[in-house]
Amino acid sequence: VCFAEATDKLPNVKILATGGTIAGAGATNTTTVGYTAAVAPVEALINNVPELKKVANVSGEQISQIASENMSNEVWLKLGKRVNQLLAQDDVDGIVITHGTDTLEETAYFLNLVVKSDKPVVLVGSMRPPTAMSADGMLNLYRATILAGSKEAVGKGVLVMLNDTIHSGRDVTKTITDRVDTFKAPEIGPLGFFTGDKPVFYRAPLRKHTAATEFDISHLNELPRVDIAYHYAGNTGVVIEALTKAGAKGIVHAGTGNGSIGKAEYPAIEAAQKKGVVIVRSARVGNGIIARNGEANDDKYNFVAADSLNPQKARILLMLALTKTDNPQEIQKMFWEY
Ligand SMILES: NC(=O)C[C@H](N)C(=O)O
Repeated sequence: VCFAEATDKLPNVKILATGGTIAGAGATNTTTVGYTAAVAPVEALINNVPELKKVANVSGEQISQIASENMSNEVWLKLGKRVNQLLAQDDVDGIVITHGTDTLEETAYFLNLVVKSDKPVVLVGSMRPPTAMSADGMLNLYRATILAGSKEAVGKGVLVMLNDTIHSGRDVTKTITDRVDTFKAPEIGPLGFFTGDKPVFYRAPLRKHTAATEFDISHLNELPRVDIAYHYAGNTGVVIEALTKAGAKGIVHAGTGNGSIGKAEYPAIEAAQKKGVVIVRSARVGNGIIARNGEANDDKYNFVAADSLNPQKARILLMLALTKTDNPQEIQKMFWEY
C-alpha cells in the first residue's frame, strides 16, 4: 500500500489492482504479443505515472495478480466486497480497478450489479504492456483516475475507460483481439469521451445498476454455478449434458442468430430442466436483442430470453439472479431490468 500526500482539494481515489497486461512486461519494447501479463505490483503502476498525484490523492491495494482469463467468482466476490467497504468510507471518493482486458467486461458488469454506492468505480486496462512502444496503460490509468474522482461519473454505474472512451460496464465488450480500440458497445455506443484531462458525457445508462439493484453479496462466499453452451451447426447437445452432469444450476445458451436452438439440443435441455437447471437464451452473434418467444417458444419451455446481454454477461446476471430465485419468470423480469 502506498499513500500519496493528502491535499484538501484533490479527490481521494483508491486504485485496486487485479493484474492484466496493464501490469505486464515484455522482453523488448516491440513485444506487443507474447509478453507476460500481471507482473508489476500496484505500487509500480502508481509510481510509473507520477502525474496521478496531481489529479487525486491515490493509494493502492493489490487484490489479485492474474491475467484476466484466470478471473474467477472467488476474486469477484473479494473485489466486490472490498469495493463496497471502501466506498462506504467518507475518505474514499472513487475507485479505479486495473484489470486484464479479456474478462474486463465481465468484472465491470458484475460490479455494476453488486456495488452499493453512487460513487464512481472505473475499470481500466491496456492492450500493450507498459514495456512496449506506445504503451496505452499509463494514459488510460491517468484518465481513469481523473474519472474516478470526477463529479461527472457519480451515479453513472460502473464505468470502463480505455482509448479515450468512457463506456458503461453493462454494455461494453471486447471486440478486437489485439488492438487498442477494442472496447465498444456495438449499437448502443459509449457514454462519453476524454478531451485532454476532461471527461465529457453525452448520455447515462437507463438500466438499473449499483445502489438500485436487489443483489447483495455481503454474506456470499460463492456464486451458483452457471456455464455457457455454445451452439454451432451439427451440435448434438453433448455440452449441455456435460454441464448438467457437472452440477450447473444455470446454463446460458449462446445460440445461433437471434438465439436459435438446434432440434438436437432439446432432449439435453429438457433433461437439464428436469434437474432444475435454468436455461437462458443468448446469442453467439454478440449484438442485438433476443426477443421472447421469437426463435424459441420461451413460454412453453420456460426459457429466459437474454435481452441484449451477450453470453458472458448473461452468465453473470443469471448467477446473481439465482441467489434470489430459480423461477424463470422472475429471472426474465431481471433480464429486462438490468
Ligand atoms: N490485454 C490484456 O490485458 C490481455 C490479458 N490476457 C488479460 O486479460 O489479462
